[in-house]
Amino acid sequence: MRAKFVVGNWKLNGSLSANEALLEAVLPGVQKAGNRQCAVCVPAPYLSQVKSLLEGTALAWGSQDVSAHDKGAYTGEVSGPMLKEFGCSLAIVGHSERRTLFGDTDAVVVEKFIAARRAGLTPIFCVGETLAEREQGVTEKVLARQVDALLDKVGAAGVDGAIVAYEPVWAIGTGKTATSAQADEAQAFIRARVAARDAAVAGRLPILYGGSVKGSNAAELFAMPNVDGGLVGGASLVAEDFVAIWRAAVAAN
Ligand SMILES: O=C(CO)COP(=O)(O)O
Repeated sequence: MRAKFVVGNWKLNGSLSANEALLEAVLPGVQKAGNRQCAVCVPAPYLSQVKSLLEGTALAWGSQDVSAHDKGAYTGEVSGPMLKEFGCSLAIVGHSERRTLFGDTDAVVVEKFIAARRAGLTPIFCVGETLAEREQGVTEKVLARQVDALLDKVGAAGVDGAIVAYEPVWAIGTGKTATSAQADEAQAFIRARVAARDAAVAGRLPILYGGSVKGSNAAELFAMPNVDGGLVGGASLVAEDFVAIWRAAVAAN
């Protein structure tokens, strides 16, 4: 059975005191359960704090982005080897906020994916359509373009061991969750796209859903055959909500 992941994406939120209070409240609710994994992706300045609070616990941690470059004259960037030094196991790449607000193109996202793997991090490769694209009926075309950009560069073997997250942009931070059927349909499409290159890799690829995941809808989403967990924004900042989502992942299949 595929591993289920619940990954919190704190985005640009937190403070030393708020992080400590949040993690102290979350930790007792997160026990290891089979091959499921729970993690938080935090702003880079807090990695040192998070490492000291989470080392030896059941909660893993990661970054929200990674530079395509390992070192050099790239002001403001944070590299994979640096993230690794702070104990990160995961790195989100291609989040829609990076794509739309900071100009990360398909090609840049693929370079970041490759950099994450080079550093020994598990990339969480985000894809998803905007509301306009869904309304125009081009959701699958957009997903195919985003997924193929990666597969064309790294091949199916290159995504083996990575994680994909389907995050419809219209469901992020809006309170509008994709229905479990909409999520499953899109995620089945992504899996088929990978299966066209390598069915075995596609079969073991965790594909998470992101976009207004809450304690109240997680169980229904996670029951879908192609939804292998959640990438959680707002609800990851509220301990009881995040723990409820984790419990739903532990209870699923
Ligand atoms: O973007 C997301 C996670 O990466 C989803 O954010 P929300 O859960 O706040 O909708």
